[in-house]
Amino acid sequence: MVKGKITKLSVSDVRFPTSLEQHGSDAMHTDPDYSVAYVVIETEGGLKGYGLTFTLGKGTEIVVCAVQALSSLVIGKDSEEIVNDFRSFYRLLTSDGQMRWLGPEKGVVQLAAAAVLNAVWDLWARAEGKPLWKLLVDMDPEKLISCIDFRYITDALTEKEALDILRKARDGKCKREEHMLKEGYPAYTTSCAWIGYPDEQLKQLCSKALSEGWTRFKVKVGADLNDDIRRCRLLREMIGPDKTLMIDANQRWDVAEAIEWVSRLVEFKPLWIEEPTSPDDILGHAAIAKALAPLGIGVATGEQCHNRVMFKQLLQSQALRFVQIDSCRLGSVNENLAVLLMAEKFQVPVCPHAGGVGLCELVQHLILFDYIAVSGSLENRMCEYVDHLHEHFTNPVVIKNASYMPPKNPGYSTEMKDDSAKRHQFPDGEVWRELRASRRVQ
Ligand SMILES: C[C@H](O)[C@@H](O)CC(=O)C(=O)O
Ligand SMILES: [Mg+2]
Repeated sequence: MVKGKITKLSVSDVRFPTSLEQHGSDAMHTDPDYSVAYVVIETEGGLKGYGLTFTLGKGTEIVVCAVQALSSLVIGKDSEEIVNDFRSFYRLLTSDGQMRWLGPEKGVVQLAAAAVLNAVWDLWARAEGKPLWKLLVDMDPEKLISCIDFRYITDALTEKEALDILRKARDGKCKREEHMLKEGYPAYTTSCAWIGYPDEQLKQLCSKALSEGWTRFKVKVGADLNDDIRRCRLLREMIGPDKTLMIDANQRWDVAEAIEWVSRLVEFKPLWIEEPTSPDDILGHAAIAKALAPLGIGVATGEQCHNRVMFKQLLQSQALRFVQIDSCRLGSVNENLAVLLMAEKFQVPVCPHAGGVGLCELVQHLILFDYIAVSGSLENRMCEYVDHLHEHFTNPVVIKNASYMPPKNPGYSTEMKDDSAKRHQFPDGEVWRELRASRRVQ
């Protein structure tokens, strides 16, 4: 059982110089330095919880500041009381009468809330001696529901409907858990085709991925149509007609432009176009979804969908065919639970976003829970995987046969190696000092 007051909260700015090699690059984020605002909380009994939210380098210090601003709402709180009424604690962090003016429930404050809440979930799972996915799977439906803030979504999903979904999914749960422990959760890879990778690198990474058994691939598009045609052709030829290809534009286009551009890529049979336009444009996504449906291409979005209300509207307006939850963009597990349940109600498959540092580690827990205890289905479902920076975590993801193997250690897989966090601290960690000294960064 988790118990004791939270006595400490520390937060640091940890950055990895991924832009030097164009890892993670896309049409809009051409030089990301995968980074985190990294939170450590501690109870009076000495138990620690680790949390993070993902950023792209510059501005991480602002998220750190927002976490510091939230810390007075956390320090001194009793951890048992928090998890006994997690909904209220979620509200406290996201609806503070003064802080909410900075959001509400969006942007930097929501990222900060996610980092803090992720640390609390990690603490809870550690205290129970279970990996987070198992903590969720074993939890009573009533208790799970008590973690969710239903404000603003009851027109789409009531508490009663959510409870019914969870109760119904009890059937076959044990079998599905066994299945996951044996086979893992199916994944796709984005690591072969970041937009800044030259064709040679793309080819080499794709043939390595094929030899490792990957069958689903995502390519970055949206900067230049001729490049997209060339890169999609290259990948499709390498993977053959039967393997799955997805494309991701990271919000590059206007609505009409998206429809026109994607129509030019139809011969490569992409399963989905991801983030074709502004993440806030719900009706725009709906228009694109409608126009592309006859071509067999679905719309996927979510990595910058900042809260459950946006997901609700995307679902209500049939604007997406794949829900891409993000463990650090939404308000932690609490808000992700709401979205998983809404997706189930609307019968839209969840295919989580994981392109970033730490995102694979976290989101695997949520998708395992989704399969075992909510959707019970693997149809049209897969979780993103990127092959970067796992070595900095104490419990890195384990991939076998292109599937995520369920984590076994207690917690949310959020803890970074001390040495990694220290060396990559921005701006004074050793890695950054050396990069500045050698003039590789300014
Ligand atoms: C900047 C990130 O790497 C982004 O491109 C990730 C992404 O869109 C994805 O993984 O999908
Ligand atoms: Mg994406």
